[in-house]
Amino acid sequence: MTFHVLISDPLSEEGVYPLRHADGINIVMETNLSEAELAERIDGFDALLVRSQTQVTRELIEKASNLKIIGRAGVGVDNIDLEAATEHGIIVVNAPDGNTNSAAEHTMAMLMGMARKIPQAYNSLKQGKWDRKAYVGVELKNKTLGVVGFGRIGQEVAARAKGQRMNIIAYDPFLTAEKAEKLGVDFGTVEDVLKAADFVTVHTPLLKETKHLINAEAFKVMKDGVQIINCARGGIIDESALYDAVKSGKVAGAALDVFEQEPMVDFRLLELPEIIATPHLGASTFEAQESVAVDVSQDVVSFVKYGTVRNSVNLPSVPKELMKRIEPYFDLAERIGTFLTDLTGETADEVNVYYSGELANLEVGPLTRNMLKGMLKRHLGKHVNDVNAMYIANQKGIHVNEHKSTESRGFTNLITVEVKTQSGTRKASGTLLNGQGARIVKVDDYIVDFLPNGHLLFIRHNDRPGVIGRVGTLLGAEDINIATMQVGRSNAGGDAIMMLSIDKHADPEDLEELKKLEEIESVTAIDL
Ligand SMILES: NC(=O)C1=CN([C@@H]2O[C@H](COP(=O)(O)OP(=O)(O)OC[C@H]3O[C@@H](n4cnc5c(N)ncnc54)[C@H](O)[C@@H]3O)[C@@H](O)[C@H]2O)C=CC1
Ligand SMILES: O=C(O)C(=O)COP(=O)(O)O
Repeated sequence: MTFHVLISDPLSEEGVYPLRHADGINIVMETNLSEAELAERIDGFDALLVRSQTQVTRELIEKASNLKIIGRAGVGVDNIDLEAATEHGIIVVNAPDGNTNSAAEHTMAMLMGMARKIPQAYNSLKQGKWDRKAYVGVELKNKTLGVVGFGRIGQEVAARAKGQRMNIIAYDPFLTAEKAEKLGVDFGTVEDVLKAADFVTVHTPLLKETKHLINAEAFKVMKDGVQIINCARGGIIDESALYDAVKSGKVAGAALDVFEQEPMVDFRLLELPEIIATPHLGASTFEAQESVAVDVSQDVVSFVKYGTVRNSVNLPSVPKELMKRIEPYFDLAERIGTFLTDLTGETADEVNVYYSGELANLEVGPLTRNMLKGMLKRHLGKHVNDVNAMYIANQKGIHVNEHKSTESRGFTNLITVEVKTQSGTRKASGTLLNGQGARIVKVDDYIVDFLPNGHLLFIRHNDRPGVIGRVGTLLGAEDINIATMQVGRSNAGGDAIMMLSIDKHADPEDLEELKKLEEIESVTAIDL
């Protein structure tokens, strides 16, 4: 089957080489579509590759019934509705470090251009004026650069600014005293940074928390004559507060690569001679563009071939080594989930997943997601996958807890899932038997041993002589052949279970007579 990829923003041709050369992938590059045209086009595509321009909205995602993966050839994913993508089981990948260097270099270019008024001087010169007095700048040496957001780009900028003999003070929620010391920077709160800085540069993503992080209040805290740079995202700086702060003389200069609205429609900021700007060029180098396009292309190819990706934004990436160890359990976990859903016939309020043995030493989140996928797909169909299983469970108010114990309980590895529903608690345990594949080895408190696949019947009954024969006869009368049968009981003559694997699906009417037997308490058909 062909996997259809739509590229809706300009991507480096060299960068999409891995996609062009993969089997079974069809690429359509249409980079001039309006929002409405893209919404018309999107259905039928399996993947969408974008940069910052395409707005991947909830409305678009809802129209994309085949979409499985969105690739962002760059870092910021604020143009993608991540919640909608996750809800629809669409994996979102980005290229987290392919443009770090270019963005950092662009920030330095803006810092130096601003400090020495290079764009303004060039403009004046172009107009035939030789004006040396109007363009006196300031040195960077011994000045303090305040870096808000000390991730990949913020740190690269700091390293370069140190080369200019600047002092650095940074703020990032993940920056510790130890790390700051190692990197040779001071650190403090946002306020400390804003107070101390002669130049402020922001390098956070655009999030609810960072929207208008630099606002009128923040400008008040800054030194008079401060200069400010935004090569991260439009909206981190409140543009209207910036306009006022420049107008009032509080801010002596600003260098902007990104804007609240892109492409820019309101050019008011650029009427102020203190402000220099570029049209979102931070990542626009040949090197960065090739690198980010290669990264997302490789992830799409890997997704098509192996169902795994490296740089997911909405699904925790699983390291290769870990994947090798837990992947054999994916199917078992999913089957236990489906088994329990059929067995209870109800939605769970709470799910407890117990990992024991060797699994207890590993990151088991991917297994829990597969188990939930199995559990939820009965009612929600195939749109439940690893990406959205946990999200959907949370949305439905199902509390999911993981527990680990290295105690092996007689098995090298054991996954026990316990579901709490309105009518009680049920559980099932499964393992992988060396060389023999998956087995369910316990249902509720009964020891069993059956393959979790095909058509099964789970019967609760009272342990009486002849009941097994009567069950066999009644199923035979419905032309249902029993392939295997397991019986378990609490004590002689007490509660008991039968676990049957049968050769075909049993319809409810096939089981009516069986349910009427005096010894039978319940019969549940399960299809795995
Ligand atoms: N102009 C351009 O063309 C480019 C712009 N960017 C922008 O730069 C941003 C940063 O990129 P990277 O450094 O690669 O990302 P990163 O994820 O490595 O760093 C972002 C840092 O911001 C910090 N942060 C989050 N909330 C914060 C807050 N409230 N206050 C202070 N720090 C906070 C995070 O802890 C993280 O360390 C991207 O999200 C993107 O929007 C990235 C590449 C090119
Ligand atoms: O990577 C990022 O976050 C960027 O802002 C780069 O944007 P672009 O791909 O050049 O539209």
